[in-house]
Amino acid sequence: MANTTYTLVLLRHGQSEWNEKNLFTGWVDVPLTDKGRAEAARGGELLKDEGLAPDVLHTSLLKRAITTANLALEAADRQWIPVKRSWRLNERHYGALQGKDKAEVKAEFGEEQFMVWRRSFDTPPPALEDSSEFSQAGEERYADLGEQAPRTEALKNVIDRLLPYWEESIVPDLKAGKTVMVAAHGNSLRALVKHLDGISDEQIAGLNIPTGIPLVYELDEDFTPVTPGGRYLDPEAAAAGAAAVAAQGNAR
Ligand SMILES: O=C(O)[C@@H](CO)OP(=O)(O)O
Repeated sequence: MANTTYTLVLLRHGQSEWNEKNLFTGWVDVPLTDKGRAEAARGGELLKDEGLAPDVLHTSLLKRAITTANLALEAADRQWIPVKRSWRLNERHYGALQGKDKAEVKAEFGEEQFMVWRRSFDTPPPALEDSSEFSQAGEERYADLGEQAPRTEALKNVIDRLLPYWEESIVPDLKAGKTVMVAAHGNSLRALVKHLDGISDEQIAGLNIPTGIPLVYELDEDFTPVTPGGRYLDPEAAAAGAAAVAAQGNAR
């Protein structure tokens, strides 16, 4: 593409055990299902078929993103590339909703409150108690964060903690001419896409990211997407996957 200066590949992890069970997950470190592992490998095949070879990988600290990246890079024969990991790419901390069934929360609190908690820009769910079995407070991997570690987040908070990492770690790799792969999560990638595409606080509510399908952004020298919204390597599967995410919480 004529104006392309930088190439960025975004990959949401494949289906996790709690995606399958329809539970709010956030910072709980759940593994992939077999389906999720297959999605991840296929994501790598799609990259390979497209001739896209990541030079550097950025992931969250959560195993569903880490494993997805490993499987995708294995399929793309790029396992050797350097890796950087940061809590700033973690999923949104889902507060007191972590571990709860989405359909049950919707039934108990109603559709409107459910959607505010899931997709409003700046209203977080209630904070998660440190004593909860689903709390990450005190975990070794977040030791550097100390008391700054979140107990709940809205999308706005995710953007605030993600953008410094984007500017300080990812942008320099892009400027160095590297094809950058970011393996992360539904809401941390929504935060990044909102920033890249300049999506409004209202419009972002309707945007969902499917599991396991590479989303490629060609960016110009100002980091503006050459194609707004980027390009999924399997657009049909991506549309179906995004619709399935939007429908989570509906009776099955
Ligand atoms: O539970 C979560 O952590 C996220 C992603 O799976 O869910 P949602 O799409 O409802 O924000």
